[in-house]
Amino acid sequence: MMKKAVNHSRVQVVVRLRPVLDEAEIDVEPCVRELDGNSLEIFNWRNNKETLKYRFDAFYGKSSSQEEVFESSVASLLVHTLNGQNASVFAYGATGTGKTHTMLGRPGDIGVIPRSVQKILSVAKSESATWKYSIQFSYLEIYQERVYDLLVPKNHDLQIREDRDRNIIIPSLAVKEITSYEQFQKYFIPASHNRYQLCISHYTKMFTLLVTKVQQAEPFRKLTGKLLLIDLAGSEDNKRTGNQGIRLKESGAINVSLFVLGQVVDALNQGLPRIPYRDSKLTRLLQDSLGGTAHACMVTNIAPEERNYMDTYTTLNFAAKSRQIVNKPFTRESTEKPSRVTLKRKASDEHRPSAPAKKMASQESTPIVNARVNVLKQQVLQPFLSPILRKHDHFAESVVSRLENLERNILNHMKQPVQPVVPPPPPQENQQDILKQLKKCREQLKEVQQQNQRLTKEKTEEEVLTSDCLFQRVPLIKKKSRSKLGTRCDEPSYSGCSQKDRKPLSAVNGVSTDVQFVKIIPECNSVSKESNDALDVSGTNWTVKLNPELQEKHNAEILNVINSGTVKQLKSLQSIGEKRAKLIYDWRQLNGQFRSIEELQRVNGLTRKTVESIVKNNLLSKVVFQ
Ligand SMILES: Nc1ncnc2c1ncn2[C@@H]1O[C@H](COP(=O)(O)OP(=O)(O)OP(=O)(O)O)[C@@H](O)[C@H]1O
Repeated sequence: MMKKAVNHSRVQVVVRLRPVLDEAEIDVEPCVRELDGNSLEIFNWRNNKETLKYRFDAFYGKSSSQEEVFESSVASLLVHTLNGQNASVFAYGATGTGKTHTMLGRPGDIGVIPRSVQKILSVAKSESATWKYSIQFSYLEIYQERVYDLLVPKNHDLQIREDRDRNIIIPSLAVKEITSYEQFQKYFIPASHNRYQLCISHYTKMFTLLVTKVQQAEPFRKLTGKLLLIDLAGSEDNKRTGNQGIRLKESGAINVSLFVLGQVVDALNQGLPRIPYRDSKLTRLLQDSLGGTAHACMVTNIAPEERNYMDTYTTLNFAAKSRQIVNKPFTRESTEKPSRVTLKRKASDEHRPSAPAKKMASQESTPIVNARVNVLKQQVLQPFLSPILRKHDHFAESVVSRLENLERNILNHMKQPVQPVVPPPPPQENQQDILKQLKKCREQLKEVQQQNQRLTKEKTEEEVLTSDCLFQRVPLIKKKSRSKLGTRCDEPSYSGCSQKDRKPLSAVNGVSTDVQFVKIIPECNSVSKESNDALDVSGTNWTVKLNPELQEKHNAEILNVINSGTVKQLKSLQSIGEKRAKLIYDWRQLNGQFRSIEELQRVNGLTRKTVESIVKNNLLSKVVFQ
């Protein structure tokens, strides 16, 4: 999908004055006076000798017709929708000022919504030779910050989302495809009567028309435009109307969304970085229309009666500031070559037999065989992806070509002669020898394992296990790992001693003089007294001891790292993290070298316990050999 930016477009604001409805009031002077086709004035409530003048993109007086409003202010927006851009018209105003009349109208005097549908359907019809149209609509209501589907009343509280292209969408909203005005009426009229609110004036209704058109010849342009037609809920002055209970709650919710709408308009006018679209469902849905990607027109409805003066005054002020909003529309355009799919389908319908099918037909000629050949022809030659393509006429071009390639490859593959399945050759003599040897080896291994098990049983509590590789190279390099229980533990690994060099403990038979794992005997046993200084390998009852010479060498190397290592090198020691490494490094800079490991306690921030754990975890214990 290609997006072509078009010129910035300011929100058009027009005002429509409702006629006086009550005959008794006809002779009473209205609070609004028409000046010309764009301007009006109301008296100034602060000073009744003055008037307040307003100028808009158009002003429709009390005798203006539905047709006039539509043709002068809405029809031009439909052109954008037909050209792959978004457009929106929304009616704003206090309760009873004529918003629904403007948007919906009444039989014989239809409003913006039915007129727009009529217009788009008639353009689609007149262009049908060159463009293939798809026209769909959805219809929803926002009541008390919930979105209801008017086409499928059981769809309650729908979620609003934003797609990859930052379009505001409602994924589960029902959509109806229409090809005629009669069809539109069939769905739309009952939907207009679906209401969720107690008071009919306290809801916002949004009608969306999605127009997709695909050119029927080169370059097969595809344009997708959207038209939003919105009848906003009316604002009410609760003090004036004396609303209570649920009515008060309803009008409160309406006022919240209208209040946020005001904030959105203010934020846009001030060029603020954050526009509070998300603060209400209404502003979220209007995001396209205000400061977004749509050409927009706001029809501001006002009433002439003096008792409506305050509403008229606030509505006109809101309308005046909305005029400053600028949108950035763009054209949604791609290319779709429906003829490629159609041509493909036509070609496939010819069912030309393939070479294998022809061969089969020539070799076998009975009626049964002929029938089989026909089935094969259909199975092999008919592009089996076509039904999918048939279902989705609006695939993007790239998807179509990828599917076609895939289809071609599969067909080629199917046309290749089938290779006979060759059974594996019987095992050769030398292979049988190898199998015998393998069996023998397994038996030997089993014997060794059994012997080991017996030995393990016989060993006393001071059983000795050795490794000829472990701990031969120092210093230790830390390696973080996770224990089975999910807690993090530090596991020593050894530089230069690769995993393959190390042997599993169970496989070790010889006894090393360098290191021993010693099982700890509780309390009275002398080994257990030393346990604090040794590494508890299993975490339960095994500990490790090094030979004194190696231990001394190891201690010296660790002390060397502590005295001359960088912060990074210090961090490579067990139990020394970034913070401790820096503490040690800084202390060394001030006080010189450590004479012994124990001197680490002098570092501010390293407690005796910490130093003990450093000593223990870096195998810095004095070794007591048995
Ligand atoms: N321009 C007009 N010409 C003739 N009648 C009108 C006009 N505008 C509004 N009316 C009539 O005024 C009455 C109130 O209008 P409407 O219901 O459209 O107001 P509204 O702003 O939608 O109110 P609410 O917010 O309560 O839904 C209706 O009876 C409608 O037919």
